[in-house]
Order: sequence, then C-alpha cells, then structure tokens
Amino acid sequence: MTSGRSGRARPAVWWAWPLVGLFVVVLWLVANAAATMLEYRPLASLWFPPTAISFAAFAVFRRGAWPGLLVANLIGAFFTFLRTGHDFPPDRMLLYGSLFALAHCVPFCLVAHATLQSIPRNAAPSLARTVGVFLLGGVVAALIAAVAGVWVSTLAGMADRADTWSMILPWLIGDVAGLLAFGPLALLGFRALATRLRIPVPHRLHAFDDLPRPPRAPAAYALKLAATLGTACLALYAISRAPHNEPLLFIVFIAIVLQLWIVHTQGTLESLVSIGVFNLCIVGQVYVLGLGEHALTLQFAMITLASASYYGLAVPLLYADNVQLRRLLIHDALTGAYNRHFFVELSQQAIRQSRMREQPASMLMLDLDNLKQINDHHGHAAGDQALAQVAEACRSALSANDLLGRLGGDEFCVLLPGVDHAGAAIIAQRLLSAVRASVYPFSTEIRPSMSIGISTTVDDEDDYDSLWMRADSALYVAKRGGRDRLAQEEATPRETEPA
Ligand SMILES: Nc1nc2c(ncn2[C@@H]2O[C@H](COP(=O)(O)OP(=O)(O)OP(=O)(O)O)[C@@H](O)[C@H]2O)c(=O)[nH]1
Repeated sequence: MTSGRSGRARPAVWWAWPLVGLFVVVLWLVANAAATMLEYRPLASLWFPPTAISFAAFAVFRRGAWPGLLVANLIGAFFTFLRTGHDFPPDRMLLYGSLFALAHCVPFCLVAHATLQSIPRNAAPSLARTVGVFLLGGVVAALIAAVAGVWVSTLAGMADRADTWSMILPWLIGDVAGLLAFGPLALLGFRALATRLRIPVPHRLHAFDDLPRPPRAPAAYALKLAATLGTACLALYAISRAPHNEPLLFIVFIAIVLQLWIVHTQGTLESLVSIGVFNLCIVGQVYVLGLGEHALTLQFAMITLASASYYGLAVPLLYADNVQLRRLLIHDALTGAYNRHFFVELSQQAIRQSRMREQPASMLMLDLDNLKQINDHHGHAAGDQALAQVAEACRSALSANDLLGRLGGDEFCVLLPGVDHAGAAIIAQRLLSAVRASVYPFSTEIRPSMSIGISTTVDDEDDYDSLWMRADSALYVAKRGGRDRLAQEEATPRETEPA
C-alpha cells in the first residue's frame, strides 16, 4: 500500500517512528495551545490548527500517526479539563479524553484517506479534483468532529444540552479554518520529515511533484506578500479604532485578491506559505487587538482565502496541460516537426501572407535516403533515430520563420515564406550540408543524407497544392538523379552533385 521513493533501498532507522510520534505530539499540543489562546468564548476558538496536524500526519504516516495523535489528544483533553475546572476522577478523565480523541481523529483520518484516494494511481492527477475532495471532505470531517465533540462535552457535563447547536457551528468553523490554514503546508513538512527519516510515504503524495514552477522571484514574492498582509493589518487596525464601523472589516477581502495574485504567479510552496502567514497575521492581530467579536467574519475571510487559493493552485497545472496537449496536437511525436494537418494549415496561411506582401514563397520537399535499408539492417528503432536526427539537423539549419513539417513516413516539407527561387536553393543546400555533417550512431557505413525538391510561387494563382505538386516532381528528379542532392522545378531542373 505504501512505498517510498528513497525508502525502498535503506529501511528507516529504529528511532524514526518514536521521533515521529514525539514530533506529532509536540506540534499538535503547540497548535492546541495556539487555538486555546484564541478562544473567543468557551470551547469556541477562532481557529483550531491541530486539525491541520492530524490531517497531514494521517496523510503521510497513515496508521503510524495514530499513537502520537491519540497521546496528543489525551494530553490536550486533560489540559482542557483542568483549565475549565472539571476535576474528573482518573477513570472519567481517561474515558472522556479518549472519546474526545476519537471524535477528532476518526473524521480527519477519513478525510486524509479520501484526499489521497482522489489522486489516481496510474493516470494523470487532477489537482482541482484533489482540492475539491480535500475542501469538501474537510468540511464534512469538521462537521462530524464538531457534532461528536459537542456530544462528548455535554456527556462530560462541560456544556449544557441547550447549548448544543450554538456550540456546533463555531466548533465546525474553527476546525475548517485551522485545517485550511495549514493542512497542505503541514503535509509537505511531514513528507520532508519522512523522507529524511527514510520512512516510506504513500506513492500518491508524489503525484504533484512536477507542478509547473514559475521562475523564482523572491523580491516580487516578498512585495506581494507584504501587500497582502499590509492590507489585512490595515483592515483590522481600522476596525479596532472604529469598532462600530463594520464595513471597514471588508477591506480584508481585498487581501484575498492579492493572495490570488500570489497563487497565480508564484510557486506552490510560496502560495501555501502565504496562506499560512495570512492566517497567522489575522489570528495574531485578533489576539493583540481583542477583536473576538468579529470572529465569524474573520473566519469567513480566512476560509475564503484558503479555499480560493487551493483551487487557484490548479490553474498553472491546467495551463501546463493545455500547452502539452497543444504540443501533442500539432507536432509529430517522433521528430518534433509539425504534423501534416497543422503544417498544411500553417503553410497555406504563410503563402497567403507572402502574396499579400507581394513576396514569393518557396517549398522544399525532403525525403530521407535509404530508410528502408536502415530499418532492414539495424531495426526500426534505428530508423526512428535516423528520422529524428535528420529532422533535428534540418531544424538547426532553418530560421524561426521557416516551417518544418513531417508529411508522413520519411517525407518532410519546408515552407519558406518570403524566399525566392535562389534563396530556396541556398537554404536547401544548407540543409543537405547539415544532414551530411551528422553521423548515424548505429552505422558508419550508411551516411545520413536526403534528397530535396524545390518549388517557388510564380503568380497569385499558386497555392499550397500547386507548390507541393511541383516540389514533389522535383524531388522525384533528385531521387532519380542518385539521391543526396537537390533539384529545382524547371523544364530542366538544376541538380547539384553530392559533396
Ligand atoms: N523506422 C521507421 N520507418 C518508417 C517510418 N515511416 C516509414 N518508415 C519506413 O521507411 C521506409 C521508406 O521506404 P522508401 O520510401 O523506399 O524510402 P527509402 O528506403 O529511404 O528509399 P529512398 O527514399 O528511395 O532513398 C519504409 O520501409 C517504411 O516502412 C517510421 O516512422 N519509422
């Protein structure tokens, strides 16, 4: 079920799992303390970041996360009992603590599992789908955790049955806010830790490693992050000075627009860090400025920012997919030249444009020599290699305006916009030389060579088809003349001798 890229060769050291357990316990309790500091009413915190730790630990360490998380939850529950003055006997403490632990761990274990399962094993992953499962699963898990947690609270006598519904909503929102603030970032952190400790992590966690990475621009990132945080700080400072002017708080939503700018232009890690920092900035300010009464609006802002950002992360991936699809659609996979369909379309367009500019256009029909012999003596893989090698040699001898297409088999075609008869012959000669200069790695006896037929527009009636027919006839002449040469369309085509 799980296997690691680097973990296969060397097994984890014996102290790796205890260290993971300890790390999870400490991190979970620190997050729990941060949540406690931000309680704006009993058992309702502005956010509950331990959810992020639980989700990430289950996603990376799977079953191995249970011991650390159970211990952390029990300790966290004991502290809450003491802090809220509930002096239970030891057996009750253990019972209620265990129930709290299960109420929290089971739902977040399930959402971690569902998020992992949303990444296909053998197909191209879709970040949008995984983000959808993570967000919706996160909300459902938080709802289950909130209902179960409030139920345990009433069972333990820590809350009134009458308060049940008024407790569930803030509990749910706090859990979601904590999960979205740090869940994916914590997951990356745990994955890095597992790799260091040579603990195998689920294969699926590597599915998004090849996300397109925009060029690193730390100064631009710092500027955008400062603008995002500055806007959020400004909004909170303004509302702290004018507490009854609620609309001021909505300045925070401008920060969401700035954050999306980061997501669309910076790398994934930078985006995850900015989500976390934005959340820290909000909760830190709420704590310092005492803005607990605006908790729901701010939670809404934090959740909106995080969920919009996670979906935004899928956009560069979709864009890269589009580029790749377009590349596959218009190029011949073996040689990288344009495929026949696209080459014909581009050539027709280029011929029309040359005519409008009152310029000529020329066409070169290229045919690789002796491919059948290469296939027969060295195999089809060698034949493929010859085709790719000759195409590369041609590409290196052409300019950016010239079009190279593979019409099929060993036939290529070059369209030269704005190039006349004489110019076409010079370029064709350059192509012959470039191909002759290369050496086939599979044979020193067969020298790379090709034959070329040339045609050039003579009047406005000329189009792709007429050029193609004349270039093809000229190619036939070059082949008949002994290969490795060019022939121009003429009543008596001019031929060059092999070098
Ligand atoms: N390896 C490989 N062979 C191909 C491919 N497409 C076509 N061929 C083979 O290329 C050979 C072309 O044969 P011919 O048209 O007689 O060409 P040739 O052997 O180069 O002979 P001349 O053109 O007269 O020099 C055929 O045997 C095709 O099966 C391909 O994509 N890869």
